[in-house]
Amino acid sequence: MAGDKQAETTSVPAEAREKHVRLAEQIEEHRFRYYVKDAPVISDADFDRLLRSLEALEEEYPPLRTPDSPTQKVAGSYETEFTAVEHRSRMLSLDNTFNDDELAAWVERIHKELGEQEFHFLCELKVDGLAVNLTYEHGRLVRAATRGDGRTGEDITPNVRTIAEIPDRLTGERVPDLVEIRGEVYFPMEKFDELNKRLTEAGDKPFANPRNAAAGSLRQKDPRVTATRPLHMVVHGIGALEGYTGMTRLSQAYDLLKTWGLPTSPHNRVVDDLAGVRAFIAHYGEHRHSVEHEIDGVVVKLDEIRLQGRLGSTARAPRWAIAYKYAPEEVNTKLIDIKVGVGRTGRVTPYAQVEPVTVAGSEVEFATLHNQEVVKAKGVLIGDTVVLRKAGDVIPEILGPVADLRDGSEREFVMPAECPECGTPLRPMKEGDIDLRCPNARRCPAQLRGRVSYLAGRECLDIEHFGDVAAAALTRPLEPSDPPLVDEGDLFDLTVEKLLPIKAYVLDPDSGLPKRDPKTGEEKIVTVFANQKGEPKKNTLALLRNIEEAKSRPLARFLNGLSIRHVGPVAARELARQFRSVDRIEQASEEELANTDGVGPIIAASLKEWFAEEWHREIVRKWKAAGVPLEEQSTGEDEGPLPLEGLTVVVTGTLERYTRDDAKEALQSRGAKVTGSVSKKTSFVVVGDNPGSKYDKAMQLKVPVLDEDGFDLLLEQGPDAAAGAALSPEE
Ligand SMILES: NC(=O)c1ccc[n+]([C@@H]2O[C@H](COP(=O)([O-])OP(=O)(O)OC[C@H]3O[C@@H](n4cnc5c(N)ncnc54)[C@H](O)[C@@H]3O)[C@@H](O)[C@H]2O)c1
Ligand SMILES: [Zn+2]
Repeated sequence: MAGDKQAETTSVPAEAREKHVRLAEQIEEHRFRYYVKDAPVISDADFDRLLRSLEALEEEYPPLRTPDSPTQKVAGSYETEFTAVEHRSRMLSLDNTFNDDELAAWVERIHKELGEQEFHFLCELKVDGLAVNLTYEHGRLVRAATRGDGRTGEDITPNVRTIAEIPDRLTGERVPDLVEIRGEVYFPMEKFDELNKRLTEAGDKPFANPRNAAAGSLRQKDPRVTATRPLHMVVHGIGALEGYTGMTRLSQAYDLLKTWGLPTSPHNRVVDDLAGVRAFIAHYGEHRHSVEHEIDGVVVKLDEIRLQGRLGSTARAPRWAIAYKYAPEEVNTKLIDIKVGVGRTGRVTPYAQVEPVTVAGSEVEFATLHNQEVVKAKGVLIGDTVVLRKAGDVIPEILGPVADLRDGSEREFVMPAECPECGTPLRPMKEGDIDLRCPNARRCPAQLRGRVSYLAGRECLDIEHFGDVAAAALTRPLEPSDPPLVDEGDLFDLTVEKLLPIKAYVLDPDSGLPKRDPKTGEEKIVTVFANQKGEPKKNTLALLRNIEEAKSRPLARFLNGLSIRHVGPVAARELARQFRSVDRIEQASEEELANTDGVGPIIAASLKEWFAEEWHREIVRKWKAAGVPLEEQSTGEDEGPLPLEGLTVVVTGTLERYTRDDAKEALQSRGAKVTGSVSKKTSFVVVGDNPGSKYDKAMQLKVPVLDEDGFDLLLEQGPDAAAGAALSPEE
């Protein structure tokens, strides 16, 4: 045998052979860290790249593709801490595709193999967790095991019994004599920080990401530890089956498993063709984060079980299924430093500066860390290699450290005692607050800069050509020494004469520090508003015109732009609608404010505090003197009540045409109240895909349920029309 192999591989250049050995060793090493230690040191994307280069090498030199190559095996091993158990039928891995062409090629192959046969695709989500095999004999859970190398796994029965979702006994009818249920155990993202916090506090190593947390939690020697971890499971396959005949479609088998009490996925969908598969992939590519677990792709399977058998499997993966992987959202990078930034409300937030990496299509250099408690909870040290996550449009965050790569040079972050921009000692606003604040609200350059850019920004006065650079230059120029904006009160008194002499550093929006010329290392300084001849730039004149024009923006936008704590766009709109002028808001009693719809006691107190400050009232005076009405402009006479006033609406599930915020906004702007839980008082429940328990509750309480079309009707024609379109509970 060994001789044969040698004879074959001698046709391969030594260089390629060595490369193969090197890559294979690296891959085995990473698999060991990933599957056995639950502590990988590289990202999945980097791992996949390694595996792909090995595959490419074997493509070029087929003799290298021996049965013991990492490309040919189901990866994973088992540790002696657990008893080894044989699976009755093998647990396979999946072949991966990373783009549409590869997917289409797979579909093409299936068509070729199956000829004229009719078939369907079952689309599932690829749950990011670890695979387990549950063996039920006569309906009783007798064993649970990890995948291991696909033939032999680790016995983790006592640990799995702690997972509430996994039934000890199957219920329902026609329970088979024996069945192996395959599924994925996962750890919910939203509980992840909490776990790392606990581990760090106990002096234990934090996990790098939720997948590792799931694997590590399940593979505990002491099942009592597993019991403290919020693990969940989703079923995604069937292994050995005895004493049951008549399963023809996998999708139907899942329906059956559900009746037996097993946690099947609500997201599965059967489609006819490649177009259907593409639509499923596109849909979840967009709604990746409205699913209850992390996903790293989609799994497409042949739904007809008989045809699955016809296509068969390789040693590593079935031919009747394929994984389509989404772009990775996690990368590993170095945490260079933790700095603090000061926001427009004075809140001081630590943020991470990392070695720049590309993730989800953009280069990331900074990640938020929220507050000093979060830094501690995540268990990250400055100098760590960390897992950085960028989920869709959400700002990047750090998940956890790769603790195995520490060399002792890492250091803990210490929250500064003073504001990095104005030197004022930091303190919590109120006793018990976690957040520290810079109390120098009026003059702290960071706060002023933040407030001014927010005020000029899209959500408030929407002044074009007034971005961060202008805000920084106007509030803290290098020259002249008196800034044109001492605070936002001066906004409408800006003139071309005041703008022309301004010179400023170009500031980094994240750190607030001056950017440096990469060549000279000098801080970059610009004349912001004048050209080389000392005349106003074109944008400067446009800016002044835009500021003038902004005076007539609706009152709500001004209220939002004042950066009053807790007064965001929604509260601002309510205040504008019900009080109609800044003066009336100032004059209202705290009680009156607190009793206003959409306002409440916290906002009321915050408003009172704000108006108590002399320089705040001065802002209002100055704006009025400059000709800003600060009153609702429309007469309000023939407005009447809003069309949805008095209604309480709950929105649940994923809508196609509205984000959650859009739906909320559309309802609130028409006067409806939007709440989070369904009760008898709820007027309507709007449901999208995967509505979950709120839908059941609505049905139970016989609250009218609207689908997306019904929702459109509600917005366009009002509650009576919508009631006619409601889905009735009997359906
Ligand atoms: N970072 C590292 O060092 C490292 C090392 C080894 C492996 N990995 C990662 O582990 C993964 C490779 O693991 P793999 O070989 O198990 O392959 P895989 O994860 O790509 O696919 C197979 C597995 O997908 C799971 N799965 C999830 N949802 C499923 C569904 N609906 N239907 C069927 N199966 C479903 C099953 O557990 C199955 O075993 C890759 O993502 C790889 O990057 C990372
Ligand atoms: Zn400050």
